[in-house]
Amino acid sequence: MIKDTNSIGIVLSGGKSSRMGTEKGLVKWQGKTLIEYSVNCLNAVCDDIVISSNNKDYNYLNFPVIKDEIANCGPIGGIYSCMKNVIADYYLVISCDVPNVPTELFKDLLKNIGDADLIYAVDSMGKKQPLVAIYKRSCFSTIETELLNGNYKMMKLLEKIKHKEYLVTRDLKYYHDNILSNANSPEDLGKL
Ligand SMILES: Nc1nc2c(ncn2[C@@H]2O[C@H](COP(=O)(O)OP(=O)(O)OP(=O)(O)O)[C@@H](O)[C@H]2O)c(=O)[nH]1
Repeated sequence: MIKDTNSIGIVLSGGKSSRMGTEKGLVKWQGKTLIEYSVNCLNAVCDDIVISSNNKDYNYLNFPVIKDEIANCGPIGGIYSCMKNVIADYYLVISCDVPNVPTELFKDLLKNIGDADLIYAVDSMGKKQPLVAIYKRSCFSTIETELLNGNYKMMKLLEKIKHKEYLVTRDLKYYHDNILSNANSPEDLGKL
């Protein structure tokens, strides 16, 4: 168990990177590894950061690397394992492949979460982005129950949590066409 904090950043990097063909978070883009953009995005808005991964190569970042406690259940398994190992009120979650997400977006998520247990970004096409999101401690037991029952589908799980959506529109002063775009493959990197 890591020390108690009010807010913890979870940088998800425990996927298979099959489309990228090499460990996605460690791919260089514009001078930095992809995961460094995600770490930098959260660093200014949370008390501490953990990396959710089974890969020791992330130790170079000097943040705790937390392994998945239940294998093969996707990003929600990573979120669960970090919530289990670190007690905090707020968990700011970002995947390792969205280098254009600005810190301001997380500030807005924090401002808008209110009495919901979860707030996540929704892109201008209406696509839900539960990996650019804030989860409160209060949804841990729901996540745990669902995972222990073998329900790993992120979108289904969202329905069970009292949530809010935050629409990322052109009106936001920090808007960028690729603000929420993720890089799954080498081709995607060229489009960011
Ligand atoms: N901790 C953890 N993170 C995961 C897991 N699966 C995916 N992620 C992370 O969740 C985010 C979105 O996942 P995907 O885009 O599907 O990444 P991926 O599984 O590595 O990629 P593909 O193998 O190409 O599907 C990325 O930051 C992944 O590293 C998992 O099982 N555990």
